[in-house]
Amino acid sequence: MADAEPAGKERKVILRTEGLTKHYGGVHALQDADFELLDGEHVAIVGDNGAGKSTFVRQITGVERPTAGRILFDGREMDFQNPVDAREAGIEAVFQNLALADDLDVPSNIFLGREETYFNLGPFSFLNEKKMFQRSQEALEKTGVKIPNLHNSIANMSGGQRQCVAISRAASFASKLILMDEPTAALGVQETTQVENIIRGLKKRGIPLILVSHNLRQVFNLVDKIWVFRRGRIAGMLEADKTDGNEVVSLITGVQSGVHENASYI
Ligand SMILES: Nc1ncnc2c1ncn2[C@@H]1O[C@H](COP(=O)(O)OP(=O)(O)OP(=O)(O)O)[C@@H](O)[C@H]1O
Repeated sequence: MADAEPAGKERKVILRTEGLTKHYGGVHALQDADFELLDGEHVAIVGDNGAGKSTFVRQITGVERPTAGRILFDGREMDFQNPVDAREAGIEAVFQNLALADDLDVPSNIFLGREETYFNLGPFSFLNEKKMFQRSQEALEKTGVKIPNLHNSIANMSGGQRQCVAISRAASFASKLILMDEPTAALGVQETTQVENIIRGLKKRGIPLILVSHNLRQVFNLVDKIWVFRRGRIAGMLEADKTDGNEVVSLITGVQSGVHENASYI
């Protein structure tokens, strides 16, 4: 389970969705999702293939626009037109298919789309490469990531290193929320551990996280709450320290293997 919160600290709701719905033609990928995340909280979203987990993440991060429902973030209703809008609100995302530019080095990838410039002159802008290099080093240090040569192009890095760069980028810009959709699915054991350590660091820094994962061991190790999606709907929410794998699997499959006192069925 995630580290305990400081006692007596009242936490606000940072993200709430009400009736969030996404249809692709006749496919009801997400239906009436009422979800809530407290500030500083780390939660997982689990569910079978096609349960609607990634669809949910895409609506929150502005990759797509919902068919219906409301997204309330940091006290305001949001209508993200694209991921840039979500980023500007302080929301960053890490996906399994990384949006990294293979032919660029680490600083260029970390600052992709948000390059630091000395000054702009008409159509010309002058990049402040020294500042970008320094800030990239700081971002990687903050997440405990060691990349031997930041000037190497991303194409020459391992899957784990690439994922760490993507997470460092998200962690250094996310002021209010990070979403990660299967961040370790393609990684080996050591690389997975590194990513999990970065997630623990985010918890210590108080940055809330929504983690989509099929790996229940990882989920139980990292998060406070587990939200279960089933066939496009939220099937329930369980507190990680008051439940077990059997209960979670029952909710995922919809097959009740007993009475579960700890689940809040929705
Ligand atoms: N762009 C799309 N067009 C049509 N249908 C889609 C689209 N994206 C997702 N779907 C459908 O919506 C449903 C939910 O998909 P989603 O990818 O959100 O599930 P998931 O829980 O993330 O699954 P997985 O664990 O396999 O990634 C599935 O039936 C999927 O086929």
